[in-house]
Amino acid sequence: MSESIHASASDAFERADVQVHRTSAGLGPEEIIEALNGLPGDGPVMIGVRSKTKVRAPIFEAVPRLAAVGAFCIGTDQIDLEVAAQSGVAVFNAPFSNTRSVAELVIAEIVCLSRQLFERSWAAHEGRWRKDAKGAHEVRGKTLGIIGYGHIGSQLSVLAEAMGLRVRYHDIVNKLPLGNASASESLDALLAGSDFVSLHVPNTPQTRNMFGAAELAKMKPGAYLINASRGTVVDIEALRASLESGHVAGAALDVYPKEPKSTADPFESPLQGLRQVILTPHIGGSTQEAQANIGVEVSEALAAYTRFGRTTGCITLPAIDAPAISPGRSRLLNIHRDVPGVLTSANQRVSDAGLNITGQRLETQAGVGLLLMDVDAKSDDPRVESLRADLAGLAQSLPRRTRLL
Ligand SMILES: NC(=O)C1=CN([C@@H]2O[C@H](COP(=O)(O)OP(=O)(O)OC[C@H]3O[C@@H](n4cnc5c(N)ncnc54)[C@H](O)[C@@H]3O)[C@@H](O)[C@H]2O)C=CC1
Ligand SMILES: O=C(O)C(=O)COP(=O)(O)O
Repeated sequence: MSESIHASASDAFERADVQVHRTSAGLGPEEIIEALNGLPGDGPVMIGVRSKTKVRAPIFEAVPRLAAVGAFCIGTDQIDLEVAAQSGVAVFNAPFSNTRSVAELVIAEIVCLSRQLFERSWAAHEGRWRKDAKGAHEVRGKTLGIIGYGHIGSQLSVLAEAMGLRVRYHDIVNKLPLGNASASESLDALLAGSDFVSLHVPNTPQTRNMFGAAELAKMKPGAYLINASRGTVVDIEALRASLESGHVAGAALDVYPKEPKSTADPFESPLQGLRQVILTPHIGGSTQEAQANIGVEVSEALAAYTRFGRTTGCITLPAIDAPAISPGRSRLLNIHRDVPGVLTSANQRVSDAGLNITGQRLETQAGVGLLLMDVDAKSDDPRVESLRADLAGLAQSLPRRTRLL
């Protein structure tokens, strides 16, 4: 596990008999490959990361033992999900645990920007008494435009309305408006009518640089921009130009196109030095509450996958809500190419082994099948190991993806 994943993650792993090795943050692909391949034994291994560590295709290829990836955060753009799915690697994240923390940070930033809090605090630190109301406003009655009305965007919407803001949102999917919020008729209308624009979209090919000079120009003069989504979404040079021209009055950024790999590395941004800009070091989800909850949520999902083959909430494998294994029985997990005949072949192997199937679940997704099979013998019965080897040897089985749980 890397990137200071919360200690709360350890309990679930302990219960599942998973040994935990912690590494420093900022590992590159070669170091990750070396660390994973250097783990003791030859059984399956997992990797736990947060938003920074890239888990790209070469890692899946170079570490055939890699069975699962835990993203101890919301975003999964740091992981090659398609390669993971096609390699039969389970990827879990924490889709909700830091939602509230991000929404609270954005609320704080809305107030800080509209009261010029950071600028006036800086002035006071420097011995200047900037007591005047110029450019300072209440947020009550102002309009907040939210782009991406998902978990965070909609949570922000509720909190913002409680403070008297009017909320409009834009999403590519039809979303249920919460409270008195309403969908904007278009992105342009949202930009033209909002005093604050807050971005809450994921990093996808469609959102990369989706907020550039044209979008900034369409914002209401004197409005503020907030980005706590991904740094790839905003064209930073265009934002700097707009801030310098005074068209955008201020901004709060938590994420950047290029972020330091670890706390030991320096941070550079073209926005440094602009006092109307709040720069935070990607801390939207960095609260004790969020990190503790994420640690539990993701480690429990990984542990349930390791122990029972449960894939509920898994991003890359078909979902099977597998229960615990009944005493006296054993469960085999097999991931295979989804082609006709796999189940027939697998069942034939069970009867060849002289075993009886006591439970069977098969789900497929995007050309990959997940088969969980319970048989009426304990895991130390030699017939079970022989069945495992037979299933692993099926032509359709993905390499190293047949396990006795
Ligand atoms: N700053 C931080 O520390 C954190 C940042 N994040 C970032 O926030 C993002 C959003 O998180 P959630 O709200 O949980 O995700 P979500 O998946 O619940 O919501 C994202 C919303 O954006 C919409 N969307 C996607 N593409 C769009 C587009 N081109 N235009 C308009 N809407 C679009 C989706 O339909 C969805 O409703 C994450 O993907 C992550 O990158 C998440 C947590 C912490
Ligand atoms: O949850 C996310 O997607 C985040 O951006 C938070 O990332 P972090 O856990 O702080 O690296």
